[in-house]
Amino acid sequence: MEKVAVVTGSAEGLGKGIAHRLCKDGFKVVVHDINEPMLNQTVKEFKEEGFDVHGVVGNVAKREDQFNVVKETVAHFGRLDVFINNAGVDAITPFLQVEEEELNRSFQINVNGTVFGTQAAAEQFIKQETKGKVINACSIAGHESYEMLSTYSATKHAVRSFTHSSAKELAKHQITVNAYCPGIAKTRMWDRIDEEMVKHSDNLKPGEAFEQYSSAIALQRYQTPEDVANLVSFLASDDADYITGQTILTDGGLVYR
Ligand SMILES: NC(=O)c1ccc[n+]([C@@H]2O[C@H](COP(=O)([O-])OP(=O)(O)OC[C@H]3O[C@@H](n4cnc5c(N)ncnc54)[C@H](O)[C@@H]3O)[C@@H](O)[C@H]2O)c1
Repeated sequence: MEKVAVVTGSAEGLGKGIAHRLCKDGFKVVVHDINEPMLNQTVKEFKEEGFDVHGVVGNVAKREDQFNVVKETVAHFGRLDVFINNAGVDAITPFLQVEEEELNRSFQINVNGTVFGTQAAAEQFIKQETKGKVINACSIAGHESYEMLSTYSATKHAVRSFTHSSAKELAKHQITVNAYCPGIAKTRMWDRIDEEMVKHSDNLKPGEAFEQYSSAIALQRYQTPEDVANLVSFLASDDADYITGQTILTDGGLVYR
């Protein structure tokens, strides 16, 4: 039987890479995003490659949208096996200038979204009476706290904590919860981080913040969506059945835990 996965925020970036890899692994995949035109484009591309995918628009910050993506997945593919809480947003601001709006938006998407997604997926796994896997997007910023990224780092620390506690509570249902913690991947998220860091710096030129961060990577290259997808593919597979509550770094040698 083919397994079914949902990847939130998968119209582009790391989520798209993860969704593509899971399709290649033989999953039926629900591609999900808040950006409808980009979502439609990605679904079209994947279908042209012959993959069995279905697009669902949604905002992870809304609890009803997260339950809806699970409902639509089951209506379309008949079941759910893996739910990937990938969607997330960055925030780059000097600490003294962090405002309520940034805190609320970042926590609503990165943290509340992960909680609601996990609840919706777990409810379905329990109803199905099957094992299930929840896989969260954490970050090196869930292990270290970075300058200019205080809000973002706080949200990813919260994701790490929810990964631990939900894993403990859901284990009795044979539901595992793990997280992938990427380092410096060249997606549109890092384009924005670089732009904002340069804006707030006296001596950085465009591209230099990204270069500075990347130059610390032991393996001497920045990360690709494929690097991240390699780990997620494993975490989504039966080979990871005995792993739960882990937040695994995939960063080329940057943060050591
Ligand atoms: N790029 C990196 O270096 C890096 C490093 C560590 C962790 N991460 C994490 O990986 C995940 C993916 O990052 P990325 O670099 O691909 O980001 P990205 O900005 O390139 O892509 C994010 C995708 O999520 C979608 N999205 C945003 N808000 C949403 C919402 N409220 N509901 C549904 N979809 C939404 C966007 O439309 C976009 O398609 C994020 O959780 C991010 O924090 C990224």
